[in-house]
Amino acid sequence: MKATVLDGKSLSLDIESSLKIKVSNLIEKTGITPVLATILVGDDPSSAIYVQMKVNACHRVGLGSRKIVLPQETSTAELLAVIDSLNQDESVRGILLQHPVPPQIDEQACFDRIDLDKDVDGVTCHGFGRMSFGQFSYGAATPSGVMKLLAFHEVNLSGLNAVVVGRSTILGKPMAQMLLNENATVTICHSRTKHLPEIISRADLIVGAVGKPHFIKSAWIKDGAIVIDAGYHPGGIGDIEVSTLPERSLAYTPVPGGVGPMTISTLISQTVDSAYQLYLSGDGSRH
Ligand SMILES: Nc1nc2c(c(=O)[nH]1)N[C@@H](CN(C=O)c1ccc(C(=O)N[C@@H](CCC(=O)O)C(=O)O)cc1)CN2
Repeated sequence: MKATVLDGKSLSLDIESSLKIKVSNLIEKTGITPVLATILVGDDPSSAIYVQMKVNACHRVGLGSRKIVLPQETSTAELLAVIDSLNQDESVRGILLQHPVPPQIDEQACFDRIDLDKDVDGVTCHGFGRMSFGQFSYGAATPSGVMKLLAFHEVNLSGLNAVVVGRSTILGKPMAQMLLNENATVTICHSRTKHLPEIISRADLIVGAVGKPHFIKSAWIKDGAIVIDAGYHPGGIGDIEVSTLPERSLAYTPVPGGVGPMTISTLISQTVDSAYQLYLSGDGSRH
């Protein structure tokens, strides 16, 4: 069996092409360039790269960006004040607070301060709750990107035995909930899970969202499974050992070029949606 490569890079390029047209139409109608505000706290080099990738993507589709960089010793109160001012700024249609923030900051309190209509990265408890209840919200960027990739490849998730390894609030938990919303039978595995290889061996679809390089071994995965690797580590390594998966899985995401680009294009796409929402509500037009 030759697996389908779930190519997030090429799908993202297609998504960006259509976003470019949408953004230019919106700017023509409103005279306003919608802005994604990015907040980077501290000096983590990988985070700085990811934020710059988001800023670059804004520019590729014609969105504005406002890059805010705060020092490592920033307090929760200081960060909350920055978010408050971005919430009040009408030209800002999306707010991205890069994870992780330094340990003295209450990250979830800061995420939750983001107005729901600007939560284009899908990090608020409110947004997560709405998504879980089947109501509209912008989904967490990485799992939403995975869902788009699966939908593009017409993967029917109903009844599939899906195993998500990892339970972070921006990745594992929303991923599991989104799969459940599509009627998959979902198991979440984590650091206390017993018999991990055995659970994974029964998965029709496996998502690596654990944040440890090659933690999930290829030999644990059954032939014909769909394999989604949401990990990204130096040297182009994911959470899942690739080994023979290209020959014996049904489909798999490459690293790089799979889930990562979908994360970025989903964030940008949700920012464009937020800008259109404001325009359609009648508050964002000069006409
Ligand atoms: N607030 C958030 N913080 C973080 C998120 C997030 O979705 N929201 N996700 C990760 C990191 N991340 C985005 O922030 C991210 C990581 C990697 C990639 C990516 O496209 N990687 C490439 C390879 C890298 C390269 O080309 O240099 C790939 O996989 O092809 C995108 C986004 C943590 N924090």
